Amino acid sequence: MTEDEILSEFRASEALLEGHFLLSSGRHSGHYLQCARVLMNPDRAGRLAFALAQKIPRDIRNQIDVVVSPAMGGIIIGQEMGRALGKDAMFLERPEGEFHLRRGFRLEPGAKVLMVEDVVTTGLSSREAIAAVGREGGEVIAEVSLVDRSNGEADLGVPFFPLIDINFPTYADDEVPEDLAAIEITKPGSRKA
Ligand SMILES: O=P(O)(O)OC[C@H]1O[C@H](OP(=O)(O)OP(=O)(O)O)[C@H](O)[C@@H]1O
Ligand SMILES: O=C(O)c1cc(=O)[nH]c(=O)[nH]1
Ligand SMILES: [Mg+2]
Repeated sequence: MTEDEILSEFRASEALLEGHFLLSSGRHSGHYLQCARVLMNPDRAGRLAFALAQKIPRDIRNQIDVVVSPAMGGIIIGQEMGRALGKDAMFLERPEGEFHLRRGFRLEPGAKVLMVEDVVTTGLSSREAIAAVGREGGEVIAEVSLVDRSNGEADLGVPFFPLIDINFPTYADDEVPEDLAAIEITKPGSRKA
């Protein structure tokens, strides 16, 4: 898939939102990529996952035992990546604040894990999810995401292969421009404040 084809999937699904958003990291942005809208169409989700699987170098792809993704945003694309790679997919949750496996999901000791996210902004959620896999006995050997909006700056500590880079500015609390501050704030994600 070309970059234009990927972007047109985002536009067609009305996933590129404008407003004033409080991101998972606590930073503010005038733009939000609502990947749930991209993934609500199963054919589109499958196409994007197949394209994302092609981004992983073959030597890494061949080592993957299982796919793990952080809820909520990672669940659907994680499941589709499992299908594209012919591997099981499970997800991490954080109802008490720290990611862990629930629902009877467990990793074989030393299992080689592909971490799958929808969006990487600062990389904080990814690093937390990667640490959680270590506590669960697995080893994350690479991460993929639909979107990297970190300007290529997120350091996840493992090789990272995003499907597309879409960079929008983000601001700390004390940096928010006046015109953005004037817009009512919404927090689309599920991380607890
Ligand atoms: O790279 P970061 O700065 O951590 O931001 C990206 C994270 O933020 C979103 O999740 P969020 O915590 O909003 O919850 P959600 O997955 O339930 O939407 C997104 O799904 C990523 O997990
Ligand atoms: O950083 C985030 O929380 C974030 C940004 C974005 O564009 N989309 C998303 O789902 N989360
Ligand atoms: Mg998330």
